Amino acid sequence: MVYDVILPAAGSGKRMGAGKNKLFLELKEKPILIHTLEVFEKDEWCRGIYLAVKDSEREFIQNLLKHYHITKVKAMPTGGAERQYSVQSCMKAIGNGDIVLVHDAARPFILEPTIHKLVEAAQQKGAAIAGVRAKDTMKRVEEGIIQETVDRSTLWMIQTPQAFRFELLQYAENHAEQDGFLGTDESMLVEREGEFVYMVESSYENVKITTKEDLVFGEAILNQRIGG
Ligand SMILES: Nc1ccn([C@@H]2O[C@H](COP(=O)(O)OP(=O)(O)OP(=O)(O)O)[C@@H](O)[C@H]2O)c(=O)n1
Ligand SMILES: C[C@](O)(CO)[C@H](O)COP(=O)(O)O
Repeated sequence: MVYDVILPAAGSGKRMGAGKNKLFLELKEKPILIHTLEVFEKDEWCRGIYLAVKDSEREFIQNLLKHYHITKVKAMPTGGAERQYSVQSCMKAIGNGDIVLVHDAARPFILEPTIHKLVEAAQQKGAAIAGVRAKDTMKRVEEGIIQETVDRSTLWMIQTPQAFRFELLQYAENHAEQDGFLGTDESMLVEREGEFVYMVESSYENVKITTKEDLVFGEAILNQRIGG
């Protein structure tokens, strides 16, 4: 099996509040971005990596790639003001293909078996995304007041990777662009076309490094995986 992966890396890291792109922060003395890239560099199914970057960070990232011997990056298009636009600029850079994965550069702990399950599911069914079952009691709240307790048994917390047949995602993105529709993930764009998107159960370790607490969690995951 073969796939191309899009890694949106052009965010600002506002919620991290580090004063720079959070992907350059280090876990175990290695930038978060490199931890993520290494997963795909090592995966034999991965043909090419497409990294959406800010123009002002391109040179710095190029130097990181050289330093850490990352060889599979095929293009680094300029990201957009929203994550969805960053992904779109990578789709344009790929042009055409079979299976494409979208994965937040800020999720460095994704495991290869999950990636492979997603690729196989997308190949067979068109679209598949990673997620985990909701663990807490879930309530819908408006203006600080509980409206209802939602049945947790059908709720999943959605992550990336999200895997698609290339043409399906391309069509859904173009249509969303025409309609001015902005989603928080790619699945939303495909869902609104009436297509089935399948769930692949992932791991609670596949966190998106978003706030300072996630760095502590991230170090703990790495300590457990590689010792330290
Ligand atoms: N315009 C954007 C926004 C986000 N991203 C990327 O999308 C992923 C998930 O986004 P998020 O965690 O929200 O990252 P930031 O936008 O950096 O964080 P914040 O929302 O706190 O500013 C990250 O790898 C981020 O770099 C991107 O490529 N382009
Ligand atoms: C795509 C995503 O990682 C799924 O959880 C998430 O939606 C990214 O969203 P954010 O709003 O940028 O944190």
